[in-house]
Amino acid sequence: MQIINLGSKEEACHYVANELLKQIISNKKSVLGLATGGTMVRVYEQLVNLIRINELDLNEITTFNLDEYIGIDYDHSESYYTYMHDVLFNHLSTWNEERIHLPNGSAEDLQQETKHYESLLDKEGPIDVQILGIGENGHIGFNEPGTSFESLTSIVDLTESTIEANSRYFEAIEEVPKQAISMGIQSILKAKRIILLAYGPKKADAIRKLMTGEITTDLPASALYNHPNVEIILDNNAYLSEDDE
Ligand SMILES: O=P(O)(O)OC[C@H]1O[C@](O)(CO)[C@@H](O)[C@@H]1O
Repeated sequence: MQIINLGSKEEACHYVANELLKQIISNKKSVLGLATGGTMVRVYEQLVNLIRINELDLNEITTFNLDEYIGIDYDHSESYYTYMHDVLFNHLSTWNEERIHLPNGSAEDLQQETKHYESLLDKEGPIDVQILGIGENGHIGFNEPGTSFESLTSIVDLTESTIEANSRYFEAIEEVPKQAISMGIQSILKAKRIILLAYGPKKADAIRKLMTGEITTDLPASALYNHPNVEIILDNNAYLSEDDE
């Protein structure tokens, strides 16, 4: 695992956007693993600009998103389907909607949907580059502390801390969904390359725990130590050196 502090949020986001760009340029049939959350908004803004400047055709690119809420419709303003279309897909005309995949949190048979999503990942994958944010409690995707490192795509219960963190996007905390479908930790680790991005002081605690090197299900992101090709991209606020404490 490489831990890289790029100083500022802008530089850190640019690094991630540029690595996605390089992947797309190197293989026009790339499979990208995408994430949502506040962290990724600036990455996608930069990626849209880079793709426009390079006039890239995305028609053969496949994408898989990590997760989707259960309990709100796919076109709800705060669904991850809406997020991805608002911040990335709707800004570029050449995406092939058939190659864009998010779990369907409104499926009638949610168990079946988890199996379907995992089998699609196996069929279309492996993911070339998977980008990840990190929850304040160390979650990756919506795999909360305690999740088995063997987990595949499944229905997950969100913790109080995640519901609280995500309530900033909803009118009231009661409206925040309490469950989601998430790619599992094992599903994430199937990717060829993983880039985790964290910036801002709220992520410093999770990053500090990650940097101890202890591999524990209490910190889902520590499962990344079991993968051979992981970069952790940080800004100064998320990377607190011992002198700062
Ligand atoms: O970027 P945020 O909003 O802090 O969220 C952290 C992570 O938690 C999630 O919301 C759950 O998957 C991710 O989308 C995100 O990477």
